[in-house]
Amino acid sequence: MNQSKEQRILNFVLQNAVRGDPCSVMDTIDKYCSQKEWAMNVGCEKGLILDKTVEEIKPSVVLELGTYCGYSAIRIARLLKAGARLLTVEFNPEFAAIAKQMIEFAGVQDKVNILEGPSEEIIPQLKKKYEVDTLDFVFLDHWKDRYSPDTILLQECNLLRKGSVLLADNVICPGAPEFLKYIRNNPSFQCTNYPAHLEYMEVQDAMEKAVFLG
Ligand SMILES: Nc1ncnc2c1ncn2CCCCCNC(=O)c1cc(-c2ccc(F)cc2)cc(O)c1O
Ligand SMILES: [Mg+2]
Repeated sequence: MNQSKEQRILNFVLQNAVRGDPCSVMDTIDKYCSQKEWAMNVGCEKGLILDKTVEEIKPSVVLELGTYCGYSAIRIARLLKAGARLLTVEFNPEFAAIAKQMIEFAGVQDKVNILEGPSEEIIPQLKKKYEVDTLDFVFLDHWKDRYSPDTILLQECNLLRKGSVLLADNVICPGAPEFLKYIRNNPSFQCTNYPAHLEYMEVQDAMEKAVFLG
């Protein structure tokens, strides 16, 4: 049976990137997805906004919702200090399997834990099953209509602390209007919008940063 697009992306990385070099893996994915087949990686333009946010926070515990092929997990993990860890949640088992191989090839597997399942099931397990106290940074990149219910769930599960930072991808394209309405009208969050382009396209997108004020 013929390969999936995600398998083709992984094969291109395995054949063209440098094992153990996260930047080489990111660049190779960006090259494939800008020249051969579009895919929903955060990409290099929005990736720089993600990098700057991670470098500013220097987080110890990071949650990513929506792993896909592992591009942003590698992007985040390469910047984490010794002992810091990234928990990344992926709903689709095929994507999770691709991401596992991509993350291992990049050499950041010791910092990353891929949790398979829907975010609404995993989030309530983070404290007891995954020994999380609170989250320093959350990258939202999964179903866009899950952004606001999952932000509420994170608060209900006491996973946010004063200063926890959320960064949401795609608030313009495909769009997360309900999330923007919720977070910008909520006095517990300080929001900043970062206009950018949709990955590999000349289409307007943006990321939204929201700092939890406690
Ligand atoms: N743990 C969990 N819980 C719930 N859902 C979960 C999940 N883990 C995964 N998913 C399931 C979501 C997987 C995909 C999410 N991302 C997207 O849907 C996405 C789409 C575009 C896009 C833009 C323009 C277009 F024309 C077409 C597509 C761009 C992006 O950067 C995107 O991140
Ligand atoms: Mg995205």
